[in-house]
Amino acid sequence: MLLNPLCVCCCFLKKQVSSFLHQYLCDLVSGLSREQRAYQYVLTHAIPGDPDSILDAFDIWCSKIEFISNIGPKKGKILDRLLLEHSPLTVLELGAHCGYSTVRIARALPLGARLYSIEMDQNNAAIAEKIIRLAGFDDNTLIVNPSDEVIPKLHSEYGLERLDFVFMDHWKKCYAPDLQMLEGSGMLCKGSMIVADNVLFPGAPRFLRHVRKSGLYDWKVHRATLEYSKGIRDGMAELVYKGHN
Ligand SMILES: C[S@@+](CC[C@H](N)C(=O)[O-])C[C@H]1O[C@@H](n2cnc3c(N)ncnc32)[C@H](O)[C@@H]1O
Ligand SMILES: [Mg+2]
Repeated sequence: MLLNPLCVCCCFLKKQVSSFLHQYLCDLVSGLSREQRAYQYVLTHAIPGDPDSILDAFDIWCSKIEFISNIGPKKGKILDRLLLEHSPLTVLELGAHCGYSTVRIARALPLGARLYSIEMDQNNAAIAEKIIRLAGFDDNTLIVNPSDEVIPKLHSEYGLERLDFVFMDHWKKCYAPDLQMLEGSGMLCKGSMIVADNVLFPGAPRFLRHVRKSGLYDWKVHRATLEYSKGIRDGMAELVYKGHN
């Protein structure tokens, strides 16, 4: 059952406070970060070279033990379907965190496709790198820098001519400026797909306003619930660029 928004926000804040306290104590006792604890679990429960078992191990840990903001299995299935339908050859991921969505994307790509993942946090990127290698996808490119520094260099430094698919799941305030930067880069082509997670919760209103007003996209929002939660409404935006490149 879906609850009223105020009630959901109060419950969420209460959970956040207790989860921060819980996390602080866990960090103190284990001497590991939340991401390192999840990695330890995945490393000891998943089969190396088997992306499905790596995603399953993450999902068990994050739903039963400790929350991590992976896209999760439900919205992940929508992402899988869009990737399979679209068969992109060049993919950009903004926000890799522990590498869960990176593995999910890499698993769905056709032979010869290239995935560029951007993650600005060095500690998260170190975990993501190990997870990507564990899954056997170490030929993909993980770039450790903020998106607004990397996007302008994708062509000059990484030789990217066009982007068939972009997955946005970094800080929500970066969605609108980064999308506009991608539009200006000339790398989006007619038919390029952009999928943006969490556009309803925590929400990306500036991004949605730009998408709606620019007229550059055919778009819709896939209704869902927040990853690893039951009652919090969320949504993932699917955009198809209508430009003329
Ligand atoms: C919600 S997590 C990503 C979850 C991941 N996509 C998944 O589903 O497994 C957001 C990540 O984006 C990173 N991030 C936030 N803003 C960024 C930016 N401007 N450039 C690069 N990384 C960013 C954060 O450090 C964090 O690791
Ligand atoms: Mg997300």
